[in-house]
Amino acid sequence: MTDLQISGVSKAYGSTTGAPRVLDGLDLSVPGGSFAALLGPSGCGKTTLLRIVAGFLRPDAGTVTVGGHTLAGPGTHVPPERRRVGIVPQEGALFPHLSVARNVAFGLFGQGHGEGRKKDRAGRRDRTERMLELVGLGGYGDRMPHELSGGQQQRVALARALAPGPQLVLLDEPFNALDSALRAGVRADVRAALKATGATALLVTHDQQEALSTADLVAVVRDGRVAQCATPQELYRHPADPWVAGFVGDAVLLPGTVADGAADTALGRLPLAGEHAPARGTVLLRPEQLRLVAPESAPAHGTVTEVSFHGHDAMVTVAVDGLATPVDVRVAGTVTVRPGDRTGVVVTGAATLHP
Ligand SMILES: Nc1ncnc2c1ncn2[C@@H]1O[C@H](COP(=O)(O)OP(=O)(O)OP(=O)(O)O)[C@@H](O)[C@H]1O
Repeated sequence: MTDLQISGVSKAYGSTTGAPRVLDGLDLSVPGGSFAALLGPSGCGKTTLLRIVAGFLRPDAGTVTVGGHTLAGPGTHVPPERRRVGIVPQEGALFPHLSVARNVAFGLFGQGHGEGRKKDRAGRRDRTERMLELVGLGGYGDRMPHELSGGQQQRVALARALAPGPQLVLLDEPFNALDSALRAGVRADVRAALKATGATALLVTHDQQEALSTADLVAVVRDGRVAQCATPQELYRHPADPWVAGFVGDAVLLPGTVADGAADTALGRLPLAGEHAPARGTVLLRPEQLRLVAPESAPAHGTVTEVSFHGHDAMVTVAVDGLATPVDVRVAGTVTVRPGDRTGVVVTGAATLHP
């Protein structure tokens, strides 16, 4: 298992001094065999970092090491073809004039120097078929790419990236072109295939649901640095700051005053995760921590201003008495309240406090 270490990586495009830094001393550590996601808004530098790790770009400063070997750093630049890094690009990555099997075998040409040509060919055929089976496409080798669905094409692209046995696989928004019904299934297949090989993986995405549901570790990138790197659960429950909280999910933010390990807020006195000295701060809750109850049985009351129905659940916006900003409450899809209704609001679980 091969870990990936990125330390102090900076990059500015253009030769003029003072060009803005797209990456600004970025650090990231991905343990061997784990699946990490780089999550951030458009233009925050995710693809730039991926291209530096792949070797297509040189960083201005910092180092990239894989399995303890420096691939990029002061005076060192291992060329892309010698990095043992597989790449799964965005849609349209397959050679349209080659069969599925020849697409997958493409990465294997030039391997196995010194062996007989026939043995090479047999070995390549076996390896290609094994990779296609791994991604659930055994027997599809003779098809042409245009005879496959979008999801199948992306799985072939993964098989091609995995065929040479890379130590690290980089996935650049590989699910973008797939419709949402197909995405979840393809994501799960790709994750399972990667786990079966033991390769370390780094996925670039701007889709928070994709990152949270697919990765073991999510690194949120902001202004050229990692704002927080944590497991999906830790990131969602204990975001480092309100920006990260809002980027990885819906957030309810309220002013609060801390005393004796709890915060006094317009929604009542709320227990806090972690220890906090007396202070004023911003209290964070997730909409599913709020519940609508009969007004007489709640510490906080308000008026429903909006109901937005999503099928499996619904989001109810409530203007709470004494609170300047309305709060969102996630309820079951069988929602019965309507705009204008008076309601009580209660909170379950602990809140997170930000200074
Ligand atoms: N070759 C280039 N020359 C100059 N500027 C570039 C170049 N490539 C990217 N940039 C700029 O660098 C910044 C980061 O781009 P990058 O593609 O790394 O972001 P990203 O996070 O991957 O965005 P997206 O999610 O939209 O793909 C952007 O402001 C972009 O305009």
